[in-house]
Amino acid sequence: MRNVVLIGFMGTGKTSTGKMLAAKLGAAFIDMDQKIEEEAGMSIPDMFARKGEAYFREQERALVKRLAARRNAVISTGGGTVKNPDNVADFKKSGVIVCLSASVDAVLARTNRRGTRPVLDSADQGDRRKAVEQLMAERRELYKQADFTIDTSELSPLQVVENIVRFLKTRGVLHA
Ligand SMILES: Nc1ncnc2c1ncn2[C@@H]1O[C@H](COP(=O)(O)OP(=O)(O)O)[C@@H](O)[C@H]1O
Ligand SMILES: O=C(O)C1=C[C@@H](OP(=O)(O)O)[C@@H](O)[C@H](O)C1
Ligand SMILES: [Mg+2]
Repeated sequence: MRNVVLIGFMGTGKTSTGKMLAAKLGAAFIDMDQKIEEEAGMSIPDMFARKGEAYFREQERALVKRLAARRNAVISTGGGTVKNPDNVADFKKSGVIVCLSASVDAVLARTNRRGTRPVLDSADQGDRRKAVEQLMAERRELYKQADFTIDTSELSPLQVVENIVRFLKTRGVLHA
């Protein structure tokens, strides 16, 4: 199987849905943030605080290169992985890209725990909704590079997985 790469804004469900999808497909599951944390022995918020965002983006880039060389994996990216066009190009070559989207309200509800998403925390100058709206607008075009997009706002993670499986079958990534 070609890789199935989940992209999308923070809180759209890439990590949780990716894990369920991999289990359903019997494929390997890789969450890029978890992998970077494991390899660095440091959480993502700590990495941002101690080494800076540029350092994190370098780790992300290096990991994409390694992941694009393999197959049979469901890969959950971080919300900003698509900011580097080389990452998108590498993932396009190695698999199919599925974007998870969600409304601002859904993202706010799902990312209300401070201290876990440094990009959102630093954009948030007291108005978290505005921070989400602005970041989403900045990234909208990047997420459009996906082969398929699912609005997850009103769907359960299981329904999202079912939608992805249906799409993979129509594309011949999975046999019906
Ligand atoms: N479809 C969904 N409906 C409701 N809650 C969801 C859905 N998908 C994910 N969540 C919840 O939203 C939060 C963020 O999900 P996560 O998988 O970490 O998103 P991401 O990796 O895209 O940032 C988690 O608490 C998760 O349980
Ligand atoms: O959008 C971003 O720039 C980021 C999203 C995070 O992943 P999730 O989208 O899984 O929260 C994580 O990679 C890091 O905090 C940066
Ligand atoms: Mg995640």
